[in-house]
Amino acid sequence: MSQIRLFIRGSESDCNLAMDLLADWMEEEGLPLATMEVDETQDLWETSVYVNEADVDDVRAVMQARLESEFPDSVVETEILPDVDWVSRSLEGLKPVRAGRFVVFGSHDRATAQPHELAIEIEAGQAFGTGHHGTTAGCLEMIGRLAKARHFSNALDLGTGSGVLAIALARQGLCDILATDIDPVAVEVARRNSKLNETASAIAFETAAGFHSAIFDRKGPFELIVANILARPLMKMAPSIARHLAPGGSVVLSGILASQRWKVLAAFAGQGLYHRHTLWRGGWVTLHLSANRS
Ligand SMILES: C[S@@+](CC[C@H](N)C(=O)[O-])C[C@H]1O[C@@H](n2cnc3c(N)ncnc32)[C@H](O)[C@@H]1O
Repeated sequence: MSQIRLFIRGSESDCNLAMDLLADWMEEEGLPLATMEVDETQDLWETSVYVNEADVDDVRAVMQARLESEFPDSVVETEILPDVDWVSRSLEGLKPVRAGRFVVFGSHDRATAQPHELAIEIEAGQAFGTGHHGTTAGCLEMIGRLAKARHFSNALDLGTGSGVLAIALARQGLCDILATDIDPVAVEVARRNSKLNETASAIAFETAAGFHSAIFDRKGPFELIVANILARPLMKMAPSIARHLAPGGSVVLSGILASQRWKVLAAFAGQGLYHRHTLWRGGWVTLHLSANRS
């Protein structure tokens, strides 16, 4: 069956707003959603949803309805994608990514890391997190900055995907890390990547939706919590994140569009967690929060 790309075109801010309007529904349906720049000189961007042929009409109708209030004249366009093995193809095409001291690469680029860099090899397979997305790169950079400033004795990577952030924490010397994901396939991929990077002894893995597992109380409270999920679920989980944070601990959040930054900061300020620093990458923000104001 062919894969279809449904997309709308607009400026960067239009496309970020479209992502915001579509994100929660697409996440519930498990449909990949992406925004990308088409022409820098004209500020032309596209927000795309990838869908199977059989679901095109239903998904197009939902997209149109969700976008109508802000973009009454927008047309959802269609592209039929050629039948290729997208996982292998996308991994082949990926270049190593550098974020702070980290370099993330696939097996075809093993020789790429410089002696001063912290190397992470990722075979993403079906899980999110090759380092190429602005949210992952933002988290990697923020982890590097925080680890330089203080020692963390334990950490939680909530929504671990490929395991890239948990492995980065282990590369920074942490040896008591809990990595969880709602998706059991992601947990399996993350576990494999952790073995590949020889960090398995430092990371415990668990399949869990949010904080619904006894393991969080057993392993916590955490001096550092990293969560690269979307803005809406993060805001819902703000009380649980605050409850599982050790006194004086730090929280790194991403998966947040620049336009959602204030809403997320407000939700976490309500739990006594304050903004310390923001990194901006490709329309996304990565936030560092802590219970200390300075
Ligand atoms: C954007 S990916 C981030 C992956 C990786 N941490 C990174 O930074 O590249 C978000 C991950 O969070 C997981 N996720 C989404 N909602 C979750 C929830 N409520 N509890 C735990 N994991 C969740 C998804 O399955 C996905 O693997």
